[in-house]
Parts: sequence; C-alpha cells; structure tokens
Amino acid sequence: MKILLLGKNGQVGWQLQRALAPLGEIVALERKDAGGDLADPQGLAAAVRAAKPQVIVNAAAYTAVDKAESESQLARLINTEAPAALAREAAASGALLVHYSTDYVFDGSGSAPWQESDATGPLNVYGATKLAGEQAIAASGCAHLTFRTSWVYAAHGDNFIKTMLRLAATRERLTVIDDQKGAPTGAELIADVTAHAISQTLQQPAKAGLYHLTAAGEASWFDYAQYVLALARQARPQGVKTAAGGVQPIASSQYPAAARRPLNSRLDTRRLQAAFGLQMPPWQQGVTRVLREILESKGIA
Ligand SMILES: NC(=O)C1=CN([C@@H]2O[C@H](COP(=O)(O)OP(=O)(O)OC[C@H]3O[C@@H](n4cnc5c(N)ncnc54)[C@H](OP(=O)(O)O)[C@@H]3O)[C@@H](O)[C@H]2O)C=CC1
Ligand SMILES: Cc1cn([C@H]2C[C@H](O)[C@@H](COP(=O)(O)OP(=O)(O)O[C@H]3O[C@@H](C)C(=O)[C@@H](O)[C@H]3O)O2)c(=O)[nH]c1=O
Ligand SMILES: [Mg+2]
Repeated sequence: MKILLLGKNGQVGWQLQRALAPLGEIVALERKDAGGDLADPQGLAAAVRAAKPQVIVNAAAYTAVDKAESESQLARLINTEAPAALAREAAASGALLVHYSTDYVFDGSGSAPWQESDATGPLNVYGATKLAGEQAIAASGCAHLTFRTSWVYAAHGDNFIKTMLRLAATRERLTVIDDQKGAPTGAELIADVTAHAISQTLQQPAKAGLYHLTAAGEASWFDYAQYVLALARQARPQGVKTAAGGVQPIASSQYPAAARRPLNSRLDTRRLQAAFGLQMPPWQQGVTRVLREILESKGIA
C-alpha cells in the first residue's frame, strides 16, 4: 500500500512518519518538495495523480493563529483550498483522505465538551479556514477521516511547552490565561491513533468520518504551564530556570492578541473511542514524557 504524507516535518507529520511506516510505502513531502507546497493546490493535485496513493494524509497546515488574522488569503489557500484539492483527487481515485482540524472551529461557549455534531462558529481566521477545509472534504464525497484535535505539542517542533520553558528562563514572572480550557494533546498520540484508524477504516469503510481526537482530562493554559514548570523544576532543579515570581493566572481579557480564542475548547472523544475501541490517556501522561525528552535534548535531565 502506498501512503502520500504532506507536511512531514510538522509536529504531527514527524510522528506520522514513524507511526505510518508499518502500514506500507510512504511518500513523504514537505513544502519545498515538488508537489509538496499547499499554497499551490494545482501542483499538489498533480503530485497526488503522479504518486497514485491509496491513502493521503495531510499533516500540513497554516497554524500561526495570530498571523492568520492579517494573512487570511494565504491561510485560506493552505487550510481550505489545498484540502479541497486533495479531496477532489481522493474522490476521483478512491483514495482515503486523512486530515486534521481544530477545537478553534467552535465558538467556545458553555462548558460541555463539544461533540462532532455540534454547531461550529469559529472566532478567528485560522478557525474559519480550518472549518472550510473540513467542509470541503465532507462535501467532496471522498472517503475521509477528519480528526479535530487541540493544543498539540511534541518534542519535535514549536509549541506551548517550549514557549513556557523559554519564557520561564528569561522572565521574572509569567502570566498565563486561566479561562480557556482544553486538552493538551501529543503528536505521538495523534499519529498512533491515526495509524490504527486508517487500518480499521480500510477494512471497514463505514468507519470513515469526522472524529474528535484529544487526550483525556482538561486544563487551562495556566494549569498546563504550571504542570510543565513544576515538573521541569523537579526533573533538574539547577538546570531549569523558572520565573522567580512563578506563574500568575490571568483572564483572556488581560492578554491582548490579534486573534480571539475560544474559552471552552473541550472536545468529546466518545465517538472516536467507540468506533475504534480506544481509551484516551490523561493529558499529563504525554506531557510528562515529551517534557523529559525536551529536557534530555537540552542536556538538563
Ligand atoms: N498545533 C496545534 O496546536 C494544533 C494543530 N491542529 C492541526 O493539526 C495539524 C497538524 O498540526 P501541527 O503538526 O501541530 O502543525 P505544525 O505547525 O507543527 O506543522 C505544520 C506543518 O505544515 C507545514 N506547512 C505550512 N505551510 C505549508 C505549505 N504551504 N506547504 C507545505 N507545508 C506547509 C509546515 O511546514 P514549514 O515548516 O515549511 O512551514 C509544518 O511542517 C494541522 O492540520 C493543524 O491545523 C489542530 C489543533 C491544534
Ligand atoms: C506565550 C503565552 C501564551 N498565553 C496564552 C495565549 C493563548 O491563549 C494560549 C496558548 O498560546 P499559543 O500561542 O500556543 O496559542 P495558539 O497558537 O492559539 O494555540 C492553538 O494553535 C492552533 C494551531 C490550534 O489549533 C489550537 O488547538 C491551539 O493549540 O496561551 C499566555 O497566556 N501567556 C503567555 O506567556
Ligand atoms: Mg501557536
């Protein structure tokens, strides 16, 4: 079986290179490879036609949430037009398309975990372009697995864990938002679940569809920051500089940003767990493992 992977060097793409390897031959592309640039949907479509994959996995996306507010056309090209082009190719060839979306498709109201069938209402450009991407895939009629995930981190790539370690080393005091709640989710978990779901869906096509895929439990960004810094301090008290004044919780209103973000980013993963016979691990599990890996790579654990 041949799998075409787009965005091989992102957090999730990197882990997919590992997790998908046992399933077949992987053709993995990044932006600079021929046909690997999602800002060129025609070139992308041509790459799919040339590779003739049975499965297309799109791990590439425009993920700079604040910057997207002023680069909406580019964000739309990458997050909406490119997935739409992949979906057309998948529909025409019969390939299974695997794609990722986000908690930011929701407006963040209430406190109940969002279900796949709930009404969407993105608050920012990134969320709107990701939602339009999902919708284009669903409308194309291609066989697809769309996974909405949240707050992704990994040892490879840039993310909130690394930002907190960096800021803690340079600032007296960290202030972190305490009224946005969600689930930090490891790229490793996302990739492992993806591989499992692809295998099952190829056997049972009725399993195709839209799924929420996050770790279990919930946290605010403040809870998450505190957890990371406490663990970092514990792992190597001398090696990790942590802000002397500690981490202070703040409200979203006290953190001006170009893009608005949802307060309630909780995603209900019961559909995924039931369809694929899975139990999601608590978010702390993956964060602990990846933090150790990050500290080891810095030579401080
Ligand atoms: N990060 C997060 O917190 C969340 C992510 N998601 C979704 O999960 C998926 C994976 O995200 P994640 O791995 O975290 O993202 P990253 O930001 O880590 O990686 C995104 C990848 O996309 C690539 N990319 C960007 N623009 C293009 C382009 N024009 N052509 C080809 N490749 C491009 C980047 O390459 P380059 O380095 O060259 O720019 C990078 O390798 C995405 O669909 C994202 O929307 C969902 C929820 C949360
Ligand atoms: C750096 C920093 C951030 N924050 C806040 C801002 C923001 O609300 C939150 C997280 O910061 P980030 O920059 O990681 O936020 P952001 O890039 O919006 O993260 C999102 O990325 C996209 C791709 C997704 O799909 C989402 O699931 C989510 O992971 O923490 C603080 O409160 N204090 C700080 O010092
Ligand atoms: Mg970000």
